[in-house]
Amino acid sequence: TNMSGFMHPNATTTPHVVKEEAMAEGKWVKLDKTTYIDPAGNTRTWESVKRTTRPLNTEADGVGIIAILKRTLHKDCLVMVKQFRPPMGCCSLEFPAGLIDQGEGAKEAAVRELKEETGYMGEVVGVTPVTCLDPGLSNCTTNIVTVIINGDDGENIHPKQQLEMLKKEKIVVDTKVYLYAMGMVQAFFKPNELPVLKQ
Ligand SMILES: Nc1nc(=O)[nH]c2c1ncn2[C@H]1C[C@H](O)[C@@H](COP(=O)(O)OP(=O)(O)O)O1
Repeated sequence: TNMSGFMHPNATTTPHVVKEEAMAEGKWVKLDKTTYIDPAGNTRTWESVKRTTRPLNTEADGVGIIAILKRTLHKDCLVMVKQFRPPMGCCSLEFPAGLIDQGEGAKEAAVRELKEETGYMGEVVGVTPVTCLDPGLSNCTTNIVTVIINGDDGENIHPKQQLEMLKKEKIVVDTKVYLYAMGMVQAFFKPNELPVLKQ
């Protein structure tokens, strides 16, 4: 900034949000117009989607669950869910996930959502820091919680999910699932190389 208070457009500054104005609000999500200062010092606006449900004093909206099913004489499996997702207009293949309820922690939410969505009872073995999901669109955040399922345990022999069963149809794979799979392929087949994507 010079003496008259004018900031050169190329000057670097710490980018920050100035204000948020509600453009539209529903029960579950809202659309804000976010006014911010960009790294060059210019005042700009951004259309930001936010959930209305984030619990007070919580940084994450929800949890994603890496659920590892362990059974004697079986290879370990990752448990995933297929469900109809209205915004996509089709089914998705995702890691089990869900919103954190008021007064709940990430670990409790993960155990509850895993039970609801898959019928399995699991034990939490790890929680990531808060991670963002689509930061160019939304402030939506999640903790990824790793859960071990003892598939030999009586309560996990015939798990009963509370999601509806779906017929075979078009399905879109969630980015987190796809990247996890790519990471596993990379670690297994080319642990010392950077990944190169092939069509
Ligand atoms: N964006 C949403 N629009 C809705 O109309 N309803 C929504 C939205 N997000 C969540 N929900 C509702 C639907 C469920 O009944 C509850 C809980 O969702 P949860 O199961 O925790 O999360 P997902 O499994 O990831 O849908 O909220």
